[in-house]
Amino acid sequence: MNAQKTLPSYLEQSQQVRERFDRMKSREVILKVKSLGKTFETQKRETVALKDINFETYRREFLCIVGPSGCGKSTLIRILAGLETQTSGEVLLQGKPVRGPGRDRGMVFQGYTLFPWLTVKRNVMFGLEVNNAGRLEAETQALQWLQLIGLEKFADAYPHQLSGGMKQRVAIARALANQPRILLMDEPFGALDAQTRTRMQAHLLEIWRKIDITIVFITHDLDEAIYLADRILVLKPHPGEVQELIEVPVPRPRQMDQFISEEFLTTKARLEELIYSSEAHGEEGEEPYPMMMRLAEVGDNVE
Ligand SMILES: Nc1ncnc2c1ncn2[C@@H]1O[C@H](COP(=O)(O)OP(=O)(O)OP(=O)(O)O)[C@@H](O)[C@H]1O
Repeated sequence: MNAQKTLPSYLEQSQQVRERFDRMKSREVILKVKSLGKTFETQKRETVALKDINFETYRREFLCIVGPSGCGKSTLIRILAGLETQTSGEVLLQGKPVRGPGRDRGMVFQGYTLFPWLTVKRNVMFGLEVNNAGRLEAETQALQWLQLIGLEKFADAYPHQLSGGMKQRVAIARALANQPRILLMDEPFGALDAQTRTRMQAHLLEIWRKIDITIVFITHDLDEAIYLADRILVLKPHPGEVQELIEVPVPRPRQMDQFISEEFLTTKARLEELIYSSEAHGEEGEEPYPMMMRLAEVGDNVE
């Protein structure tokens, strides 16, 4: 007897989930990516990092981007941030073409990007002051953001006195302080230990629920993507193209015990199918893995 139960399709949605998506899609489109392409030319070769990427995100949507190494995730988010220019196509933020960095987009990267010589409060104030807020106003606002992320007690601490998770919370507060329309996050929890990472995911969902922000979040971690996202954009490499835009059928509010729910597992199975089939082709230009010579004695086996 086959004890394995067949999972429902990841395309099946409960009425509650369907209604949430209908509500989400009735909101304004914040970000529109149209026929986006990026080719890197080096002396050695030409790499098509992104080819004909099309998608849009709605106000207050949480969009995750996943895909195997080299599929162009970082290139895409850097173009959205205005840190890189595309070769073709365009990015529209509330209808206006993105031509460079702007305060309408906040960024949080994997590496800790706080200024080590400034206190936590001054780190959050920094962007506000650059954007012409007076010192007193910047301080008041910075303290409010620190309160939102639960670190007001650490306002006068320096980054080296904080744990990795706390540093990323401050980075999030700093990115949000300028009240961007969209928060761009590139593997922000990638350097954290598993337990801190889990707590940060729940914390980010809390923040997202409380404020008017649209989030685009890159991750390698499929559980993280399903737990966080409304929709997941799956890319494939060589060239970087959209494979599928998946509507996550797991209801909100999300909880950790949903990791073993049927909706979660069926979505994960689909993501694995998409990612591992495109990953099987390997990194372009990567050296093949060798057949290894045996150096241990014959019969001295570890398995
Ligand atoms: N500055 C650059 N010059 C030349 N090629 C580049 C440059 N940046 C990225 N690439 C190439 O573009 C492709 C996409 O790279 P990108 O870093 O965006 O992928 P990724 O999906 O973020 O990868 P990972 O998950 O490993 O971080 C890769 O083949 C990479 O080698």
